[in-house]
Amino acid sequence: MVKSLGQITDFPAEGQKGGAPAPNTLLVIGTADGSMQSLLATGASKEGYQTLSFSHTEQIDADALEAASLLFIFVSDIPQQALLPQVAALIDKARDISVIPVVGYQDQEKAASLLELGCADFLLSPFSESQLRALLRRQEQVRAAEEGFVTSSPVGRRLLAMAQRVALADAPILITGETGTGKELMARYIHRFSSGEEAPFVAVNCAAIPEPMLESILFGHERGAFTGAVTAQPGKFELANGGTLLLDEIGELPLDLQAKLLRVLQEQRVERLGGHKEKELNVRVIAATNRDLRREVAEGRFREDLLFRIDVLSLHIAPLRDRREDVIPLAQRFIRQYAPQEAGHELLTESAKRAMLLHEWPGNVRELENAMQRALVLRNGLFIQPHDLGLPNPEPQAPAPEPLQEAAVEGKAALRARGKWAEYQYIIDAIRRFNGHKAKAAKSLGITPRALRYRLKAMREQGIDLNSDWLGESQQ
Ligand SMILES: Nc1ncnc2c1ncn2[C@@H]1O[C@H](COP(=O)(O)OP(=O)(O)OP(=O)(O)O)[C@@H](O)[C@H]1O
Repeated sequence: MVKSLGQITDFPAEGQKGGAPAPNTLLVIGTADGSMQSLLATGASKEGYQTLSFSHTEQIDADALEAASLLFIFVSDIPQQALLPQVAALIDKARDISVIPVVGYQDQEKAASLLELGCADFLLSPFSESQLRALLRRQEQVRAAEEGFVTSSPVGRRLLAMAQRVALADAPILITGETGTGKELMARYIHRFSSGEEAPFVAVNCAAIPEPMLESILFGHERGAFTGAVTAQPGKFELANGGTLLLDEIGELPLDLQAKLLRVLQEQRVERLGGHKEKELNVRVIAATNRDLRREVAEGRFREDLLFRIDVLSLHIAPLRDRREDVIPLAQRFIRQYAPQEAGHELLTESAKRAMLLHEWPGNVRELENAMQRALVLRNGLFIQPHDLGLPNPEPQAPAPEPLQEAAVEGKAALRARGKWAEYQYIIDAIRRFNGHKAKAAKSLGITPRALRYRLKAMREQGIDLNSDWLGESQQ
């Protein structure tokens, strides 16, 4: 609970006085001295924000939460031991809003823990108007770039935070990850974040271009450089000048071109085939691969010096099976994309969600996107059922009931051995087996009823609906 409550104050932005909160609304919670409040309101208004101030969290109404994109909380009012839980609860309440704690110099060491909780950034108090405005602009950029990249898993959030950092550095980036994990999308995200929407983004898939053409496509050619070169053509490097060049599947580049690419990267100049003039380049190069380039080097297929050159900053995108919290948000995003007319309806049935959470997704996000497109076409009626998804084993069957004692021994080992999501399914199966009787289910799983309650809470937080009829969750 925030101490020393102040009055609710309102600082409408210029040109946005009165009425419902405007989209660029900044919520401010907690007390600060008058000069700090007006500095905040003035700085924010110059960046186009309307500021709404509340003395404590409970006063924020749903309309304000709906409209706001940023929330500042002055943490100096919060007792030390309550700080992290209180901010965590706030982040949970303000799900789609970036929460930014305003931290006093004496609390600086708290900043790292606050960021770890999921705060988008922090502001050290006292701050200047230009520091505030720089932070607001940074957040604006983050939001614009994030629009395309859906993630709600901790590993995904960490990846995005890392991507924002590497985007601001001026060095080549290597993105690794299995096929369909979103490497190209991530490259676009970094591009938008570092160079902006206006600058060129050029992607070359090194595996898709026939080898004899690769050199001229990358570096360009002058007229007459080779038979068939009837006109001069700029290469992808030149086309990407001032922006970003994505070299997708860089592991497929032949060795001789790897040498030439290395030279271009080192010298930041390119010369077209058959040309005599070098052109200065200002290109951010992002390389992407689903191969293990270190192994490629060991096996003589990739130049070590080129690997060192491109692997200055690297980002690894985890496979979807290792960030299952992203599955449902991604699915919902594809539904919005492919069936915008039905936005607002929850089309996914609980059993479809379960099937999706249990699937391994070897083709990652691309496979999920295809499954959603297919389901939207094949569904009967409004809702998407497991069999619409075209997954190999859409609705795993619950195992037959087992005697309690044996099940308990096996249950504990099984809980450890299976991954988290398989564990959830195992728990659901157990509760079903005992018709919703949780004490019996816990016993069969070899855990205490309290531990089971704790796990069920975690499952609810992951979006698993445990109250529906299929679970028969009524008795204790
Ligand atoms: N986090 C995400 N949010 C929204 N869409 C995503 C996300 N990740 C991937 N996608 C979508 O999934 C599809 C595959 O992504 P992308 O082409 O970026 O993967 P990739 O890793 O480059 O694949 P490949 O290795 O096969 O080239 C695209 O349609 C992309 O928009």
